[in-house]
Amino acid sequence: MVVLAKGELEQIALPAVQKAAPPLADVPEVDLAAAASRGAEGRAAAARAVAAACQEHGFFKVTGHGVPLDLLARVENAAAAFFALQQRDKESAMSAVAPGSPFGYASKRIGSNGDLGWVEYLLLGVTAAGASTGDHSADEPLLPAPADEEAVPSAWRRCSFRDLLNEYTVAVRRMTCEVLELMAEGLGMEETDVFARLVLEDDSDSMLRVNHYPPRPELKHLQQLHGGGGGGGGGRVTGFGEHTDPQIISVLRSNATSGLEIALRDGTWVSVPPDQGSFFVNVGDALQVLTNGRFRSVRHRVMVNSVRSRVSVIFFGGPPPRETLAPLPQLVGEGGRSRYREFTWREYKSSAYRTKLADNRLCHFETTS
Ligand SMILES: O=C(O)CCC(=O)C(=O)O
Ligand SMILES: [Fe+2]
Repeated sequence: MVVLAKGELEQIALPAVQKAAPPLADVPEVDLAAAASRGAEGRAAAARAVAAACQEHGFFKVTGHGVPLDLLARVENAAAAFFALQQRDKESAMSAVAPGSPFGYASKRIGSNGDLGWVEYLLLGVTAAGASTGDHSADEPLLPAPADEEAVPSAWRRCSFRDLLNEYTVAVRRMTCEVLELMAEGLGMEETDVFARLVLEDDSDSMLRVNHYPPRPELKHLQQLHGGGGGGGGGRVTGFGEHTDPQIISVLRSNATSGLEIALRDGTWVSVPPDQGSFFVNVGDALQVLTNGRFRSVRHRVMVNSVRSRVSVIFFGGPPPRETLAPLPQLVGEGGRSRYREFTWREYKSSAYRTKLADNRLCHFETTS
């Protein structure tokens, strides 16, 4: 359960003027299996479609991805079982995480600068071996059994969430790299692994986030706060406030509950119809830089507008901290303008650490002339 203290609910509710859900998005789709089965021409067409989607929206859907559907269902069930545990068990399951670490279990606090959402989540670092809190050796259980065995649902007792998330991460990272190769091909890059290799390094800064958005809270108080009209039936509550993802790429899978919304180029919001058999891909800030702004990192948010819980799992593919990022010369072109100065991923992260969720983090790295 996400529990809100007095005053916090007001921070996650949108004003009554924004109470209507936006129209449905027409999300571009890329079928990886079809691309693979149709020879060089099929692959080139898929690469063009990926690049077009990244330029226009920074967002698209992947079907024919090859990640077994039963693995997706098992991860979803295990996540639901974890979030159904008692609060103290969820917290103690991650108690080995070092204080101040961004990893582990958290409820409603997103980042360390006061952002709140109607969400609870697990954030795990991804090493070459799979998903971990970054504080355990590979042999130690990532999520030890809660102290009170009686309180643990049987589904949770039977499976090892850690092993499952590792299996999931390995499969999704593989598919992510296929997508990154298509992106490079779509941009006409000779080195088609120019993006994928950054995510495959031993010290790549990748992460896995498992989000749980319980059904929205009672909105009686908000009706008064925002001048009425919202009410218990129609008000909108933020699960995850608007932002762009910092890394190169994010690959998201959710259950069948809606909530994800993306901003189009003109700033209007559209709602993404959920599809539990597919993955959604976001272009991240780092890829916007590498492509000199040809691909755009998509602004997105999650609204808790359903009576059902939403569970999502997101793989964030990031470069190693030491990696220097700058627009690729082939994409700047001779005599062209580089829109971003060179910086390391470590530098970007420490700058981003001081920002609020909705801030534009890339403006600090833009060139002026
Ligand atoms: O949970 C979702 O559907 C999206 C969450 C998100 O944007 C994030 O974790 O960065
Ligand atoms: Fe995100």
